[in-house]
Amino acid sequence: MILSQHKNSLIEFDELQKVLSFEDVKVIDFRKPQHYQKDHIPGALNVWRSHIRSKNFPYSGMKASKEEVELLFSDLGIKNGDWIIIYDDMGLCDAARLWWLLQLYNYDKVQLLNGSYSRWKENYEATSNTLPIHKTNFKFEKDPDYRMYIDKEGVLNSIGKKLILDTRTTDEFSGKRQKKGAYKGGRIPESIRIDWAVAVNYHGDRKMKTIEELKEAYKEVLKYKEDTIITYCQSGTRSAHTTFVLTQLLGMKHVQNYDGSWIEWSYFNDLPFEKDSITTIFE
Ligand SMILES: O=S(=O)([O-])[S-]
Repeated sequence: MILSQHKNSLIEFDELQKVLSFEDVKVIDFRKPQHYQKDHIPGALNVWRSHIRSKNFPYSGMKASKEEVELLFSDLGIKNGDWIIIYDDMGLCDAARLWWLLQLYNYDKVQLLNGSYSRWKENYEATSNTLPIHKTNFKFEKDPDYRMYIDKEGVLNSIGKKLILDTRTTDEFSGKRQKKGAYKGGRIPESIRIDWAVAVNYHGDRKMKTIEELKEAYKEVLKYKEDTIITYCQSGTRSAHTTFVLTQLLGMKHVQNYDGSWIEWSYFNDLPFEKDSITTIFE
């Protein structure tokens, strides 16, 4: 596999083009099924948020179990040892959630495609055809590695002791905006905020910014480079993106993404929270 300038966690369009037809390369289109059906990168398989969410909680957004992901991959015909390349059209925000999940299940043959699907389509082939799928019996072979994971008890014990990084918008952070799925507006006490999208040329090609730009954007966080820091958002997707950026591109070793994030936190009335805004906008 050819490696990109951003190290091996990202792959560039031209690199993907060269390996697209390789038997052991599985490309995953992480967009809504209706968008995938319209067109996608040739040979790509479709996975969407709902496919990697647990149904065992009264609130939404929790990660799927190892067994659920094994079943999903088996149904998609993915074999253990396949090289997985994930793309989306959201600056890799959605794709990063699957990347993060695969880190927990200790599957390291995974890369994100650097750039948006829209930009791919302008320059490379896209198709609405799908290839026949031959189901497999996919199993993760290594023991799970939960270094990039934290649950609500872990977050509660970390307030005031570790840096907690909220990756949502200003209005979500202040509690003014309550997104669908959350039970109230607000934030985890003593958290700081850096919007996940600062890492991406969001209004351009949606590629990751350069390492120098990333260092500048995350300079407050990089002061804690040797410490464990926690990321969260609404349901652990935008914060999975920030976890990717901090660990894979900026070399931080101890970053934990809060799986349940604000949806789970806001569900429990006994968990502390902060809110600045009196007005609430529901969305
Ligand atoms: O819903 S999200 O904040 O995880 S993108």
